[in-house]
Amino acid sequence: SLSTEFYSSSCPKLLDTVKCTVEAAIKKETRMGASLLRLFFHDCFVNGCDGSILLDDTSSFKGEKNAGPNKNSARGFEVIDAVKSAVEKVCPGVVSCADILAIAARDSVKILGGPEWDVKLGRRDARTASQSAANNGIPAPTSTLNQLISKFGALGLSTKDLVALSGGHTIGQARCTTFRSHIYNETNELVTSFAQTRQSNCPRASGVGDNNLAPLDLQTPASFDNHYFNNLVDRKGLLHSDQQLFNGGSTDSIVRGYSSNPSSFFADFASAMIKMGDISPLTGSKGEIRKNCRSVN
Ligand code: HEM
Ligand SMILES: [Ca+2]
Ligand SMILES: [Ca+2]
Repeated sequence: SLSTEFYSSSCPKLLDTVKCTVEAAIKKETRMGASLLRLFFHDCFVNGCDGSILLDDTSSFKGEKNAGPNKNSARGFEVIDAVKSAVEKVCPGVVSCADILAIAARDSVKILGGPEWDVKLGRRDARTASQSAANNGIPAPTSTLNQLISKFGALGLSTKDLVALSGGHTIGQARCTTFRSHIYNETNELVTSFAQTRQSNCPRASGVGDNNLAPLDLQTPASFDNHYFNNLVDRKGLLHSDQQLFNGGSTDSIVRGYSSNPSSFFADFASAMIKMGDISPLTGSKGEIRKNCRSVN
């Protein structure tokens, strides 16, 4: 099983090396912290946290990068490459890409002001990836609350984990195409002024402005805080799936709790990230330690 000490003798400089490269990337572009956090989520939800999302397509298999939830959307692969080369310089052939992603996600949250946790390590890298598993496993922004609960439940994550982890939307951006129908057709769930603000940069007609960006947290998209939950209580959730967490259902009370008590959100987010990081890792002699995160050895 995974352990926080996994590389302490085989690569004592690992954590400092990763942090240094992630810090530089976030300094260059704040949004990168959000993108790295999301990459880890999209890895863990497809055959576990095994670095599968990092593999480029080849002639013999279709990887996950072009699955619906990732295409024109998942970003940060160059940063993971940069971290991997820095790590290979200090301890060649020792550290998996899956673990690098877990550390990069943890560091991103911390650098942007969120909670800290000791990251468990010892994952190995998959030798394959699955486009169809990515399409089926990663929840869509059109999901209902029940669909979200069951997608998380299928991976051993509770309803509370679902709400806490959705708090990842306290940072980062979404494209118009992912929230258009919510801001035009579900205005009954939203405060009018918010729907209007978002409509102003996301035209109603599909195909127009599809890639225009809006912040997932309208207040502090570059800080990891609990404002995402305040927004939901104020009926200013950007995605349909966000507002589903506070729309008269069973999760309203959890959202209210996190909106009034930031430290309970931080504590629950940290434990849910550790739980998500534990989803079916490859350990022992399974998988491999990739030399290049984009391809199998
Ligand atoms: C609950 C189900 C979830 C759904 C339906 C969902 C959906 C989405 C969508 C549609 C986007 C915008 C993508 C784009 O327009 O390109 C997004 C962005 C993002 N998601 Fe989620 N997400 C969910 C859960 C999570 C979780 C669990 C995390 C992390 C713990 C997370 C972290 C992020 C981050 C940080 C961004 C912004 C990325 C960036 O700016 O590059 N999401 N999500
Ligand atoms: Ca995976
Ligand atoms: Ca925020």
